Amino acid sequence: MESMHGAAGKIRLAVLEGDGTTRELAGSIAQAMDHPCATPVAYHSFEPFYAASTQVRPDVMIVDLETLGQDGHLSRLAAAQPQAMLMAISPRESLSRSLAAMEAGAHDVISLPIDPVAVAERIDRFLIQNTRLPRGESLRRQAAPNSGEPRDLTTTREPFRFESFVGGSARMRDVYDQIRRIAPSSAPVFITGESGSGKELAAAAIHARSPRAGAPFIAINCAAVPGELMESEIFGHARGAFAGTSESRPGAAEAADGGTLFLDEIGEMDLALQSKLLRFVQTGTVQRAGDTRSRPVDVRILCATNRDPHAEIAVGRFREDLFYRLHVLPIRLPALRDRREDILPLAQSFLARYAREEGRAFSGVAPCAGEKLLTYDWPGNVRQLENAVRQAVVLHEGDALTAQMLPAFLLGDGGLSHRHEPVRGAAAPFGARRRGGEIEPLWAQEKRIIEDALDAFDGNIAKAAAALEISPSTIYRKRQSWSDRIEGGDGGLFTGFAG
Ligand SMILES: Nc1ncnc2c1ncn2[C@@H]1O[C@H](COP(=O)(O)OP(=O)(O)OP(=O)(O)O)[C@@H](O)[C@H]1O
Repeated sequence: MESMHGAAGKIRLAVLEGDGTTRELAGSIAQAMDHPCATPVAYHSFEPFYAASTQVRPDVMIVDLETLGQDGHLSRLAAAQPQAMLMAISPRESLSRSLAAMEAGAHDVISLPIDPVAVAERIDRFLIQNTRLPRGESLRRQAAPNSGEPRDLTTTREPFRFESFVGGSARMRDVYDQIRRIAPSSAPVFITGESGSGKELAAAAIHARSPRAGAPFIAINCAAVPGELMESEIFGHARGAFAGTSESRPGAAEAADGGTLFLDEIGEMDLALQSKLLRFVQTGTVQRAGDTRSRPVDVRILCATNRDPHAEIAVGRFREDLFYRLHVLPIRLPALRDRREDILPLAQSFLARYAREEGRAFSGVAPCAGEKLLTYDWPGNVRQLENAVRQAVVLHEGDALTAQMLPAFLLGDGGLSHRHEPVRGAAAPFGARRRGGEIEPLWAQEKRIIEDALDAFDGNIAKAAAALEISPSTIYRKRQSWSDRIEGGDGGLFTGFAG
């Protein structure tokens, strides 16, 4: 493996500056980076930059597309310096230009004006997230599992990564390509996919790759907060708008000004609030609850749902006019069972992460465990896989993750019969369980099922409700009724639950 680091392990940065960029750009970026940088080299024309790069073998190249001139120069640079992260500077935000630069080999495209701190953050993130291998070698290693090479499941192989995603299946590479393409635009993005398939990661990746990366990314889960509070969460409220509000407060839309607002579980938003959101999307202004003043904000809206939006429109739960305003750039996250080649790289990466966090020695997945993971259907997708690996790491010790360490739901009949299992995660089977010879009452069975679902989603009510195909308010109501039943109804809401 070729080292990407220069002398004394410092990052070598080479910049081809342009008219719109300042002379001090290279130095400012180097200073703002977390990774230690050698003194950067900066040029103002292509040929000397190209010649110097051949000598220096930079780790990061930032090139101004105008100064670069001919189209072929970018691909020439990419081919000559496969070890380097290649970032292109475009004079203005342009989707087609960004696409062309990516196709020529750029890893990232930024537009003027340049914020050296934001650029430094993107380089640091890239250096952390990428395999640090030369491009050609990285691709060869990714291809290896399908190329006839014997699979050694217990060996840690560097997985393919894109932003926070792990997994190099063809279906996910299509998703990464779509993210790269749509990130530079300001148009709304509508992300669909089953629960746990990575919709929020996709939203974060779009923001991180967009020209808004230096501004806030605000995520709101539309199912997590009761309807009447959601308006104030998103749009804020004026002083005295509700009982007990002594201060005026901005909402998420204002907090995201200049950046990105991610509305997760948009299908859960009530119709009155959908009208207000439509007005916001149409006018680009927000009106805090109880306020008469409209305030202009510049946010890019991303939203996600695990429901079928067309079915929601058909039954009148989702406004069609709002849908078409938001559904400008669609992305669909594939279910994990439709990209099984990602299962082991994901499991390896979760194993490494949780072994580190828990101080365990695990270094790989044994073939017996790999077999179980590969043949299960993963109705809860990557989240369920993550939880299964995490549970095994917390409860066991060893060098390799073996089948015996896996949660019980994986050890049954190979798992393929678990297709459409309604509860995600290590849920207990359904059925009228006996307790001391008696049939368990319905409320207690319901409680167990809902608690299993909450466990599987780390206490997240919205996600557990989506998996159970009930509304979050049903869970709130049921919990109230159990606490009334168990504690004689002291009025204390939701005790003993996270989220
Ligand atoms: N490809 C991936 N690589 C690494 N981690 C992933 C990947 N996909 C999902 N995850 C992880 O799985 C969990 C669920 O992902 P995420 O929250 O993005 O899913 P989601 O589709 O938004 O789920 P929901 O619809 O329930 O909100 C998170 O912990 C996330 O980090």
